[in-house]
Amino acid sequence: MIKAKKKFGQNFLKDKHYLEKISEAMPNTDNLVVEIGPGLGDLTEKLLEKRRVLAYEIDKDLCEILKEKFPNLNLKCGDVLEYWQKGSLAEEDYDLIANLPYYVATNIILRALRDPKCKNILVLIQKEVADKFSAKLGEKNYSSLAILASQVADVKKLFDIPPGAFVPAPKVTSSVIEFRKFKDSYDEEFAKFLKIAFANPRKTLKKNLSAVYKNFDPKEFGLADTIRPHQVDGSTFFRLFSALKERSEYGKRKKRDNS
Ligand SMILES: C[S@@+](CC[C@H](N)C(=O)[O-])C[C@H]1O[C@@H](n2cnc3c(N)ncnc32)[C@H](O)[C@@H]1O
Repeated sequence: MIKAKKKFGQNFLKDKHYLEKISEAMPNTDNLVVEIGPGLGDLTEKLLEKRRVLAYEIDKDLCEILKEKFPNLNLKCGDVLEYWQKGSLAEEDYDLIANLPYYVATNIILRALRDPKCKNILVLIQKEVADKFSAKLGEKNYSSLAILASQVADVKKLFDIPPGAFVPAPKVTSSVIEFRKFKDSYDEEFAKFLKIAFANPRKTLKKNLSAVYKNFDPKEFGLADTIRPHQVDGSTFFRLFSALKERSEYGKRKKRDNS
């Protein structure tokens, strides 16, 4: 048995019951499946029963095992984030289905949410991160991640998976979460704006946004001075973003015209 490499976030899902549950939860499309991190290929085998698969694996030792196990698998050996720098992960529409390495899971999901070729995402991630992505307005986990995801997808946490289902067992519980995209991509400037708004979630929205937008006054937008970022819904955030962006562009134009 190959030794799992911690640096690549390797926790192999071996429990047949959960592998079957993930297979049953696959989106009902004919799209190509992109799997990130096929590992030893247990999930890959289930995916290949139903769909065409394109897989990305960073670990060269695992790539050799996978080539032998699935001679016809379309496998790219390397860091998926480097492939993404060159463009979309596939030339056609695809659904991303994977047991993601935890150290880079959030990054991968955000990347997939803004990849126009990616149509649906079904992934196994750390429960704590799944809770952040699927949180609703007012909940304590409600975060910039939940707002950003809800701009482009219907997000639903499906079920939890206990540590004992993996080899080696991770320290934390995992969850399967799905994102059904209704929009191709999100605005990266809006993502940056949300980061500023949630920079310190315990502080007020006014305090956070004033760090960048000097004269920001929540009352101008019908919001109380004391409101905190997790109490503001996605469409209000988008309204704030558009207005403050317009204002700062107007300011820049005026400065240019006067110089
Ligand atoms: C949590 S394991 C999942 C393995 C397998 N799919 C399973 O369910 O048992 C994560 C996999 O992602 C691979 N991986 C980690 N970082 C990666 C990256 N940046 N690009 C591609 N694959 C990566 C690891 O080598 C590992 O095979």
